[in-house]
Amino acid sequence: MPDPPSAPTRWAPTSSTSPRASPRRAARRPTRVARPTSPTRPDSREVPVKTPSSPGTSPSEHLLFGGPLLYDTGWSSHDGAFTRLSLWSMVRTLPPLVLTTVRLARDADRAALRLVAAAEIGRGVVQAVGLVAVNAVLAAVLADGGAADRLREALPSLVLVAVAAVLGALLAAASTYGSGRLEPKVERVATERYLARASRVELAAIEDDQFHRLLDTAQYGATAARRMIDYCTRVINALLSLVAAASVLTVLHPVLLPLLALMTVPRMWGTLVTTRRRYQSFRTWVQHSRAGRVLSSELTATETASEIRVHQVGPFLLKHFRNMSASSEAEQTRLARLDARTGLWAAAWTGLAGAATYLTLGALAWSGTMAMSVAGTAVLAIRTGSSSLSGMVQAINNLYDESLFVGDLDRLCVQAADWAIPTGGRPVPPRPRRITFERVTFRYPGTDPDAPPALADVSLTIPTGRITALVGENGSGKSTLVKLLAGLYLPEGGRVSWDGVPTCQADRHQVFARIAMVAQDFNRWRFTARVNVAIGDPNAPIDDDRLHAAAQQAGADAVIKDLPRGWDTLLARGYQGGHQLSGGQWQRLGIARAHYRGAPVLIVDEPTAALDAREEQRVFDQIRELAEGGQTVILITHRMASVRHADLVHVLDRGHLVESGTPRELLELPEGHFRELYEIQAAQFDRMAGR
Ligand SMILES: Nc1ncnc2c1ncn2[C@@H]1O[C@H](COP(=O)(O)OP(=O)(O)OP(=O)(O)O)[C@@H](O)[C@H]1O
Repeated sequence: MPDPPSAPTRWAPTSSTSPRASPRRAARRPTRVARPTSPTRPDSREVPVKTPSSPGTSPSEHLLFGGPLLYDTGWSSHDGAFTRLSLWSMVRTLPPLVLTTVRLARDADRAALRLVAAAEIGRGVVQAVGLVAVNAVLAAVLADGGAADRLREALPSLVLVAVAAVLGALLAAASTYGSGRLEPKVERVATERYLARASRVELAAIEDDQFHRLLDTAQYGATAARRMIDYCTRVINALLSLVAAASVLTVLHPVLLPLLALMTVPRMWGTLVTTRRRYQSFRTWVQHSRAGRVLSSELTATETASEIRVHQVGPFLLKHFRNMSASSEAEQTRLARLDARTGLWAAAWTGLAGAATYLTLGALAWSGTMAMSVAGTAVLAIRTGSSSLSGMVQAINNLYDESLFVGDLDRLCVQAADWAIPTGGRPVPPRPRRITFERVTFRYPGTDPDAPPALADVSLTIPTGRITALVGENGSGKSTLVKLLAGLYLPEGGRVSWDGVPTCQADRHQVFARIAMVAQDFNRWRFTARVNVAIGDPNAPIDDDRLHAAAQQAGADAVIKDLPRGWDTLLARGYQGGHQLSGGQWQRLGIARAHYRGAPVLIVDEPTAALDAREEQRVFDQIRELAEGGQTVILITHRMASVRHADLVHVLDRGHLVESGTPRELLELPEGHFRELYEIQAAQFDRMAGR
């Protein structure tokens, strides 16, 4: 199996909060509750250390990666499955594998499937007929009598051999055409199944480690399905060819079938052992080459370029690259030696079996027990049969390997249906008047049930037509609150309601439709500028007037004007005509996307983090205008200066709502959390100004 592209690595969050004093809920505005105790940090000694385990892992790999560089992804769970496949399990797994492939092919293109099946069956029959005809030709040629008579006798069979050869070639061409037509369709059908299911599941499913691993491995299911068609065709072809050879041999002489087995079994064993060894060699080698690739990509990446030069990291990494290559080369040499030895053994066994077979055939022909023509045909049939069997062993191995990924795709489809965001539910008003949180508690799926929740007993209201700011230190729960508000998660306790409709009962697709989001890490689509903005409302036809208005509102019109192809500029590096925007320019485009969506609730997470001071002021003026026009704005920010634009501020601390009020009210709270955060930032400005 080829080394799949590296899947995104997942970060496993560690819980770091300590049990806190029991919180008081915000009852009146402005309110404040006791400050929680400071969180504890995980002890660095708790970090698991990888121990050296893999043969050939160089000291450089131990130093740089803490051991062999093994993937920790869903698909890597199939590593080595191939090596566990015995001869018997191979026979047992064949029928279900063929059935799975046929099912995939039937869903994609029934006509092409019928064509391939008919062509392959036809090839088997033609092969059997060909062998019988060859036997008849040999019998006629080796019979007593004059040369002209024997040739005349052999002529009809010769014609039959020629017709069988032509028919065989035509059928092979038909099968190639059919499977060539089938393969891309199977891949497309499987990819669509994967993408459609994956994009409809709850966010909680994406966060679920088990499901995420399945999602990760099932992505290879589509290409595996495509390859299964090819391998399955090869298996069926080899099987039919073997059946044809075996049937003809049985009819010719009863002793020929055991001879076929004698000749083919060592060869089959040899193929299995050598293929397995090659596969294991690949697996051993791949981690070294992977480690080498990581080093070379680090050395040439744009992000690392400055540090590599200034800190002179190049020679350090190159030295380790050389060390790693040396250990990899030594490993390759060792495997090559083993491969050669196994190959020799396999060839010796096959040779011995072949010699025994041909000696037996010769003895039978010599003693007159078997006609010379039958012996000649048997040689031909045995050669065809044994080479078919070798090909079949390899194809079954590959088929089995691919089927594991197709199996994952099937499992994903079943599990994705369970995790799918339900359709239907109570309608949500097109322009909701208020969103309320009533004693909402939420813990991320898969987190320790004894750890403090991400949100604990939070009650608050977000009024429409106002700017509501969410403030708090890192990890205090601001983003979590917004995800619950948006219906991306459902609360564990309490309820989140849109005009009295709880999100757990609401038609959540309607909730999504009411929201436009400019997240801090909003997606930078590798598409044109036009699509990057219009994707805010992906199901409506792209409207240029709307685009221009959205760009103008977000201050993105100047960005678009400066692009080499305007709206049609591709915003992706590394492609012809592709253009790279700065962080601030992207942010304007992100804001334009949210404007284009035109939803009544706008959620903005640090909307001005990458903007210059002038642009920041402009964006806040815009946001104010939007709120005055009736739009609800929810603002997440760490910049206390930005909070002054808000009508209402909710302050979170380690999942608890600790203060609520207008910015002015909160600043007046002595020893308030908000006031403390504000004063820390104000002091920095004072120091800068020398006050
Ligand atoms: N997907 C997740 N799975 C598990 N825990 C999470 C997840 N996302 C956040 N958390 C945890 O939930 C808590 C609240 O995180 P959240 O992202 O809501 O904080 P925040 O206030 O938005 O932080 P920041 O200011 O850094 O963006 C944190 O303890 C965080 O570690």
